Amino acid sequence: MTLDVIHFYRPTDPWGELSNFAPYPLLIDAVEWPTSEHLFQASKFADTPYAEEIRRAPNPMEAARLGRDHTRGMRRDWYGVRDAVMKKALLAKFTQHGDLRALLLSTGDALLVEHTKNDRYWGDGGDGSGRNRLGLLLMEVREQLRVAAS
Ligand SMILES: Nc1nc(O)c(N)c(N[C@@H]2O[C@H](COP(=O)(O)O)[C@@H](O)[C@H]2O)n1
Repeated sequence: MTLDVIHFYRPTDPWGELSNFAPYPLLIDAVEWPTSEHLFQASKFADTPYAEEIRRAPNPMEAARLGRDHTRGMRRDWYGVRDAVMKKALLAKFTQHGDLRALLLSTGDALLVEHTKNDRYWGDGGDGSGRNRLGLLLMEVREQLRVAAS
């Protein structure tokens, strides 16, 4: 038996909807976030004016640039909570958009991989040596959606 593998990275490429940079807004506690990337990056600076600045960033790339400025007083427990924050953002994204939920479920049991040499934690590092945490969390969300639909 072969395992299907789905690579994704750029929002405009096939399966790009799986990227946090894909343009799907989220509503959290009556506040709108333009993309899951905006929400994820702002969560590093939760409840600060800088988080709001990130929420208002004109695009996800700019949100990521702002969020990666570690001179801005990122929350101290960030590396302990970032996976949980990412999972929450993904759950919001894939439950608030029915078309995305269907897309994720349509991947079946395929291995989902954020394929990029730019990221060895969330992605596969380009050569499979990365941890692919984003792909693994997407598969967890897929399983939760599957159970909820059954
Ligand atoms: N488009 C893009 N460019 C990069 O350089 C990246 N590392 C990623 N990966 C995404 O970046 C987010 C996490 O960023 P942090 O490095 O933790 O601030 C996350 O959405 C990854 O999927 N994407």
